[in-house]
Formats: sequence, structure tokens, C-alpha cells
Amino acid sequence: MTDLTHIRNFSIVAHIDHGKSTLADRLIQATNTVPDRDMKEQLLDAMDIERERGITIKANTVRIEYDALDGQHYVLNLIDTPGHVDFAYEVSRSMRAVEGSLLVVDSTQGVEAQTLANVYQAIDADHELIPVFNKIDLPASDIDRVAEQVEDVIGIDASGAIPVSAKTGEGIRDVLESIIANLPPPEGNRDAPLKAMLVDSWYDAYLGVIVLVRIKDGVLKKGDRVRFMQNGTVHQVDRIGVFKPSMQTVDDLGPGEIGFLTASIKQVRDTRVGDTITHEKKPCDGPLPGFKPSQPVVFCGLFPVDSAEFEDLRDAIDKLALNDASFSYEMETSAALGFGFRCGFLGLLHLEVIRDRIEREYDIELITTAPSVIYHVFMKDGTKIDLHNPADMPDLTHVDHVEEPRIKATILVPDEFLGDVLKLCQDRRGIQEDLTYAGSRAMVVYDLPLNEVVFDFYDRLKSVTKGYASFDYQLTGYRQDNLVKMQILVNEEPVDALSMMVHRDRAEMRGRAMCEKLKDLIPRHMFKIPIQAAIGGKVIARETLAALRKDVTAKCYGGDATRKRKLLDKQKAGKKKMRQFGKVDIPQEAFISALKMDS
Ligand SMILES: Nc1nc2c(ncn2[C@@H]2O[C@H](COP(=O)(O)OP(=O)(O)OP(=O)(O)O)[C@@H](O)[C@H]2O)c(=O)[nH]1
Repeated sequence: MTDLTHIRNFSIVAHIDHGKSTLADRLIQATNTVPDRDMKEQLLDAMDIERERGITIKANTVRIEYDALDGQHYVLNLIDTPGHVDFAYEVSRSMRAVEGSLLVVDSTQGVEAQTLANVYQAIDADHELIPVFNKIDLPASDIDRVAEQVEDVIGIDASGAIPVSAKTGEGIRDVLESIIANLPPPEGNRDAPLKAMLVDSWYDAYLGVIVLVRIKDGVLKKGDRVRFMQNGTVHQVDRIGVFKPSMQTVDDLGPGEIGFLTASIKQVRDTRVGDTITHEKKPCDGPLPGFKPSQPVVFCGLFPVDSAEFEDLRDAIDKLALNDASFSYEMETSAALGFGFRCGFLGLLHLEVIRDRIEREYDIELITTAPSVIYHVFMKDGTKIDLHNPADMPDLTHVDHVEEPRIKATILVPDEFLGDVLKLCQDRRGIQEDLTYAGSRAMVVYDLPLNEVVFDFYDRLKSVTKGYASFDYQLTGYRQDNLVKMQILVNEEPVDALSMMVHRDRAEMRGRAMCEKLKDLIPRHMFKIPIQAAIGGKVIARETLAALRKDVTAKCYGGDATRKRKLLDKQKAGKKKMRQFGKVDIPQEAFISALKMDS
């Protein structure tokens, strides 16, 4: 157990690619936490995969021992956090477990949207920040400009900022000394009853659920019987330890310390992040203020292309969910797609990560239906429905009004792309709230419907700004609007997987675009196929796919048998990836591609 004044707990926050993981590596190396021969790049990230902790969205922890210039020995606990906007929640909970953060800014790039988002979270958490200007080894590094930006845009004092190169190691000692000098030590009382925060938890094949804890008061020992206050469950602690960064058991954990416990807990779902852990016999007076549980905001259906793989899909989803409490799912049946799952995610990246893992690691080909947000549907009889799936939208005659979730989006972009960004936001029904400049960069704040952002907003933003824009968002609440369900009919049959909620004013444009896309994506058949978009019973757009005249091999006149066979094989393989809708085969890509907007 370490004396409180010799502990510093901190996290590293940064915009993506500004060098957070590389800096963590250097801190670990400079303090000889890991012998040089075991040192590899992105140590904390790599460990994720080794430990099969699942998606690399989780915060990672490492305990560093440091002999400071004042001759004293310190214990530094570092929590590394994910950078992507979907996982902002992870950042906020890591911040609650520490007293301060290093704010890494790439000195060749400057302040970006996540830099700002992180600062706001730090201020919320009442947190000390040390600005660190990274990549000073690069010729494009401009510390003065970045310092000015930090002061102008973020409004924090940059005079104590530390220039470093996480690549060469220059400035790393200064970072360590600044942590000791400028971050406050934790507070806590070792004689008080145990009060510990459940910061994170994950599943380990050998040890069961591992719980990351931050001790506030009291002492945690192996063998203790502890109560998880919100859950009400009691467990016997069978192991406690710290990450260096590999797991090392210790005898006890005292106030201010960060470590882990195991207690034969079977499922991650049995542990609630933000819960307070105390002793069963001598409990603390009350729980710590908990965090709100993370709520899925984006929903979509996942169906196996080959319906025989449904059980495999169930198995894959069960396994993934074991380690990811923010991913929700329930079984769903669709007239067109058969059995599958309706899944909830924290955002689009989260959706993509899970989908890719199912396809790659479990080798199951999937059809992903249109991502949707949760709408509040107010019925004429006074009841309210939370609509997760556009296919379940009740008949309009019974609906009084519909509300949709809105976000506050912050976008930082070089001046020359500003016009394109404003147009994109405007096209997505955005309302401009703010526009300011910091040098040659503009910062725009928009109020946007989440629904218009979930599909391909980020891709579009990157493409119109050649990758120079950065983006961050927070949910702000619900607002009523003129929203309707649009159905797509192929050969007169509704394809429920392509149903979507749209704004009435944009329905026709979206309907037309969808029909045109589908016309290109659906192969011709022996008969004519009408493709229609409809609201209620009313068709608002229509395309017709002409009937097939020749077979695919007809153009290989001359009888090149191998070529013919190859073509036929290709056609056969293509068939496997298609789903039959009535008499029509629709290829898998059609479901995703049709939904991409060109605006
Ligand atoms: N030249 C130079 N390159 C650096 C420096 N620090 C990081 N990099 C490079 O910048 C890139 C991003 O660094 P990461 O450490 O992965 O950045 P990150 O912020 O952790 O990114 P995520 O983990 O993806 O959020 C990598 O290619 C690093 O090698 C530096 O001081 N100098």
C-alpha cells in the first residue's frame, strides 16, 4: 500500500492519431515498467488482443513506478482511453477514476474536435489538465501556433504545456515531473469503511470476470466478502492485483490505488460500471454518485445470408455480448430475411466493429438492415412507444406525432472546406448554432437529427473535406418533426429490411434515390420488376428493372469453355450471397448501398 501523497492517477486524452498510445508506451519505457526486451509498439493496444478483451474500445490501465527528481518514489496509475466519439462514455468514466489528464495535441495539426470534447469532459469531472504538445520531431511542428489555439479555442492556459516527441522520447521526463508537480494526489481515508468504484470489467477465459476498481476509502484484501451496492450482490474476493501492465497480485489495495479484483463472477453483465463496492459486514455510508449506464443509440437488424447459419450467429452474438455490456440484442423475425437479431450499439463505429468481428472471426456472412435511432411515437390514445425498428411503425391513422433524437455536432475544418461542410449539414436538416474562427480553421456547431448522421455522415464529411475535418457530437434530446415511414416494394412486395423513417419533405428525394440505386444493384430477372417507394399506401417513386434478354455467357461467343465456366461459377457464387424476396433475388450489398445518400 502506498502513501497517498506518493500516488498520482491520470489518464491520457487526445484526438485520434495525435499520439496517445505512443506516449503511453514511452512513459512505460522511461520508467522501466517493462524490460526493454519485452517492449513493443502500442503495448497497451496490443495487450487488448492478447487478452481477448474484445474490441479495443476499452480503457487500459497500467501502474508505473517512478523515482522523481525530488528523490522520492511515486506510483503513477495511467488509464489509457479510446479516442473515437462513439466511446466518449469510456473516456468520461475513466476520468472519474483519476485526478487529472494529459491532454495530447499533435503540434503539426492543432486542436481537433475530440481535443475539445475531451476538455469539456475533463472540466465536467473537475479535473486538472496538463497540455502536452506532441510530435516536435517533425518539421511541420509549430508549438507557438498550437499554444495560441489551445488558449483561444479551448480557453486554458498553455504556458505550462510540455513539448515532446513520443517517437524519440524527447521531453518524456518533463511529462513525468509535471505529473508529480501539477496533478493533485488522491484523497481518501484508510481507516474508513471500504468504498471503491467499479471502473470497468471484462471477461477473461481463465479468471472469469475481472473488475477494475479505484479505491476511495478503506482497504481491500484478498478473501474479503464485498457487496456491489447497486446490484445488491455479494462476492468473495479471490484475487486482487495491479497491472504492470501484466497482471500482478498484491496483498491489498488502499485509498487512491487502482487495481483489479476477481471473485468468481460469471458474466460482465453482473457487474455494473459505476457501482460502489464495499464490505458486506462493515459497509460505507452510501454509494458514490454512479455514472449513467451507457445506452445503445443506433439499432439495426443482423441476419445471416445463409439462414442455416442462424444458430452460429446466435452463438457469435452471445459470445461478443459476454464482454461488451453496451451491446444489446434480441431475436427478430423478418418476413423477407427470416430469423436474425435486432441489435443496439453506441454508435456506427461500434456497429461496424461488431459486424466485422462476426463476419471475420465467426465466418458468418451478414445482411445488415438500415441503421435506425429510437423514435418516440405518441399515439392518439395517449400512449407512447419507443420505436427501435421502422418496420414496427404503427399505422399513421393512430399516430398523433413522432419525436426524433437530436445531437449537438461540433466540426473543426480548414477554411477552404467550410462551404461544403455547411452545405452537408444543411442538407441533413441541420440548424446552425455557432460559427467561429481560430486562425485558418473554422469551428461550426450544428443541431442535427441523429438519424441523418448515423448512416454515412462521417464518411461524407471526410470525403468533402479530404479528411481534414474533425467531428464530435453529444445527444441533446428529442424534438417533434414531420416524420414518416417509407417502405420499399420490390415486385409489389414490401422489403421490410429497407424500411426507414424519413422526414416528409425529403421522402420523395430519398425514395427516388433508393429506387434508382436498387435498379442498378438488383440483377435482371426473366421478368420485369417494378421497384417502388411508398408512404402508407401511396407510391412516391418508381423505377422499373427491364426483363433479362440474354444469359450471361451469351457475350462469350466463340466457345471459350473455361471463360464460360468461370462466369457461370461466378454467377453461382453470387447467388449464394442473395436473398429471395418473393420471386426476386436481391444481393447482399443492395441493403447497405441503397441506403447511402449522395447528398
Ligand atoms: N513523428 C512522430 N510520430 C509520432 C509521434 N507520436 C506518435 N506518432 C505517430 O503518430 C501515429 C498515431 O499515434 P498513436 O499513438 O497511435 O495515436 P493515438 O492517439 O493513440 O491514436 P489512437 O490509439 O488510434 O486513438 C502513429 O503512426 C505514431 O507512430 C511523435 O512524437 N513523432
